[in-house]
Amino acid sequence: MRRLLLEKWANWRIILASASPRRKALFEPLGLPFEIIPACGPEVQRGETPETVAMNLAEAKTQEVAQLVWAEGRAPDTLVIGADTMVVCETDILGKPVDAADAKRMLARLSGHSHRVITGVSLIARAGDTLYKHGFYESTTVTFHSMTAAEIADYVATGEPMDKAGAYGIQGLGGHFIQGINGDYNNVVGLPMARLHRELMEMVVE
Ligand SMILES: Cc1cn([C@H]2C[C@H](O)[C@@H](COP(=O)(O)OP(=O)(O)OP(=O)(O)O)O2)c(=O)[nH]c1=O
Repeated sequence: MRRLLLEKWANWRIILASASPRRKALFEPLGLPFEIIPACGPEVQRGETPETVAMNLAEAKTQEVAQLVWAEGRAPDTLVIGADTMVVCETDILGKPVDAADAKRMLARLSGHSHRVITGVSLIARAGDTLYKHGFYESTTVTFHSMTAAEIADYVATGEPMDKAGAYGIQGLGGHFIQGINGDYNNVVGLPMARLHRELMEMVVE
């Protein structure tokens, strides 16, 4: 299965438009050689629903990096992959906390309830003068145990929540508060690998 993917993308330069160490670690097992060029533009939320907001944010990242790469001049066939992960509690979008108080507020909202984690993914490929764009999202439902204020404060003091959407990391200590999940675990960590693998196999680029 991995060999098929390697054959399909063998002659492409592949760029992961992400500064997230989690996304790098999730992408590596695919076996495709890739570079990292993070997008650094501001994250501006646009869209009618959380799903479209996540996909638009992901596309803004791939567009930024794709333009940078193509401005270098005659580039080989290039695929740029970007993603954005957000926590959606009822209808509110929770991004990364701005400070410890914000992290505590977010965790108090998640405590004892279910929420969705949505990762939007954007793929932009360019071969010669032809551009291919594809976007999708994956949603996973996560249910938290009830947490006391002291537990929340203790967790926030570890620093783990500060660079993560919804102020927790399922892959770290945050996982100890989770009662159950429904959907793709990797999607919560930042990249829905099962779906991405299939989309990369199916993407028409010729
Ligand atoms: C919910 C959750 C999020 N996260 C992380 C994944 C993302 O890195 C981060 C959400 O922020 P994003 O804005 O999606 O990504 P990023 O800024 O970290 O990286 P980049 O834009 O350069 O790709 O939260 C976890 O690591 N574990 C979790 O359980």
